[in-house]
Amino acid sequence: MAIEIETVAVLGAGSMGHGIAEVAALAGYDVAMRDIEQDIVEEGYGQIEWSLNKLAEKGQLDEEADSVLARIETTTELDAAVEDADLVVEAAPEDLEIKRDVFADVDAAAGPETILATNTSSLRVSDIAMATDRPERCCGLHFFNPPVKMDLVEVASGEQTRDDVVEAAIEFVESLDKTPIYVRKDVPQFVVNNVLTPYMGEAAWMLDDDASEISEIDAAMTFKRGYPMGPFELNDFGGLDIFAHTREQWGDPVPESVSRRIDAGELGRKSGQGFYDYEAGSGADYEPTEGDSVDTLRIEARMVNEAAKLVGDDVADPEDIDIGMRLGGGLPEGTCRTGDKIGLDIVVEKLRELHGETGAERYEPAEYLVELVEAGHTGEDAGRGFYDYRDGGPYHFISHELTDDGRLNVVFDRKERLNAFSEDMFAELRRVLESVDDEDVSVVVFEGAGDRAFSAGADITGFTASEPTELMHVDEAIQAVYEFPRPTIAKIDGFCLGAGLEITLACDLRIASEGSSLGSPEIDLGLIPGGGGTQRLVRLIGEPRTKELVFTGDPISAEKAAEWGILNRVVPKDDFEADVDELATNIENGPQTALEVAKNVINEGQNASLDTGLALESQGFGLLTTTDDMLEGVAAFKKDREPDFSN
Ligand SMILES: C/C=C/C(=O)SCCNC(=O)CCNC(=O)[C@H](O)C(C)(C)COP(=O)(O)OP(=O)(O)OC[C@H]1O[C@@H](n2cnc3c(N)ncnc32)[C@H](O)[C@@H]1OP(=O)(O)O
Repeated sequence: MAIEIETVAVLGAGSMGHGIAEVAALAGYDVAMRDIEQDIVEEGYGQIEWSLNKLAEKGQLDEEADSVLARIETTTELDAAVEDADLVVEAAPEDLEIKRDVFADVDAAAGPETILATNTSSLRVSDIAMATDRPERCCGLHFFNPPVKMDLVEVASGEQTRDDVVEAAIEFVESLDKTPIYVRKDVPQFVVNNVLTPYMGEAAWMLDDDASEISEIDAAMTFKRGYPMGPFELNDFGGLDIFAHTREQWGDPVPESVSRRIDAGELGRKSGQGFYDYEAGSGADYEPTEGDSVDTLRIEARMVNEAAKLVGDDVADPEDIDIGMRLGGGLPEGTCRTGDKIGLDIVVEKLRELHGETGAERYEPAEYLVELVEAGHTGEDAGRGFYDYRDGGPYHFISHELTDDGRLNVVFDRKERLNAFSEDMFAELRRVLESVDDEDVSVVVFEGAGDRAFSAGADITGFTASEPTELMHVDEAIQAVYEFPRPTIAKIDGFCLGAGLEITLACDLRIASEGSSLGSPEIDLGLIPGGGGTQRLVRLIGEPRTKELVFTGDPISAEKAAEWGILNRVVPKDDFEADVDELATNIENGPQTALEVAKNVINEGQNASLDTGLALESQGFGLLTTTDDMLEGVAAFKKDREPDFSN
């Protein structure tokens, strides 16, 4: 029988502990939050209250903040916290002895069925679980900071963790509306931190070697390679002492550029000085052009190597690693995918070159990486790498499903960036539309994952890293939407901006939920719409309104967009799903040939003179009078029944 989790205890009311308690209470669990001192507990509870009020202000709470708070009980008594808990999540300080003590105490106080999870980010689950008599009921549940905002949780098995415990932990994470990735084997630092450590580490080794300057490396990694923060900026953010402590704990050398700063008390942001000066100086400050001469491959080769070790050692799948790096590390794409794009042969060559020069263990290519290269699986260009591209490759950012009724549901799923479109995502959109047999499709519904955005546009962080010609491909994907022969519906819930708006303009019908906003903010980036926005808007709503939207970049409410004629209608949130479903069902049940001809004649006619448009229409009309659908429509009319166009 599956393990049921209904009550949760969180041990620790610090930033991770109170955050985990908050997300569990938000998901409806009764939560006991415990810390050793009353004032720490109160401070944590106050933080939860503050955070819930913020969520309420932004309209992101489905209930009153007070009802969520009412599900959280606070205590300093361990026994009281855990005695009725189905799951205990330990969020004590990152110290093996402390965590082992906590686990031993919980083991004695909790019921025999209770699952014990550790929120460690750098220790082995088994080393903590061994302090209990129930290592098979212990696992890792690694939330990211802050839990209320970060979507990822790493679910990690210890050496003895039972499968049903892992399943229950994964289900629990999903019930929090978070994304779990499964770390099958008990490795310190799990997936994300393992792959992210060389990002900061290798940058520091480069500094030690005088290969490049701090700001040059940070500029290259952010502006050329699209990472959200430069490696030194990130190290300053997390704390140099934390970075060094984790490395020393596992016997890994610490770059001199890091240890020297720690010795001088320069620990990063928290001490006011790290790689950058946050007190007298302006903090992490670098310009796009600074990074032109940096060897970014050196850093990425090491990250890809770490990812390959995890895959080769069967710790995690490339898919899970890539989801982890996106959601937990904030990377624009997963590291396995990056490796496949760079070319794994190039990665191995780089690692061998560095290993030859330094003899350092960290550059030894992972066995799995060498095996892939020797098998000729060198990445996307070769058709296989971490992923198999022979049938087009996996979808990372777009999911799609074709129902038996012929409804193609296409979901833009990059919630961590409000479904903003990267180059890969545009390519996936095109691939979905080109790969389905349009004969099997009656209607397409496009929507964004989550309830915050249809799409916030093209991924701005990719702009400085892309060639102008690559950015021009945006239009090809949007044109594929426009040219898809079957009726298309844009289901807009939340932000619909830039390329997001342009995709909807390429659709036939647009329905938005109340509270959604639409706009073309490109002008604020020194750009203009590049996916048909100016041209489709001007044809749809005329010159003055188009110019207002494009010149100001200011978004407009869904209500105003409907009034201006951009939307078919705006629907209250509660009726939104049903309304779109009704429209899609109506089209699904319609005469497919007539719908196709209607779409074609309307679209083509708009770009032609009235005479040509009328000719197109009359040709279409004539053609349709020969179809079975017309016979069925007329027969149904005569018999006063609903037509059935399903044959
Ligand atoms: C040819 C086509 C060209 C284009 O489409 S150009 C792009 C046009 N679009 C825009 O300019 C919109 C940019 N986004 C925004 O202005 C804001 O977002 C919003 C007003 C939509 C929402 O603001 P808030 O509610 O405060 O959310 P948040 O923290 O800004 O966004 C959540 C995460 O999503 C990332 N993100 C949002 N839009 C984009 C984007 N277009 N490109 C890349 N990332 C984006 C953010 O950075 C952040 O990420 P983190 O949590 O890591 O800080």
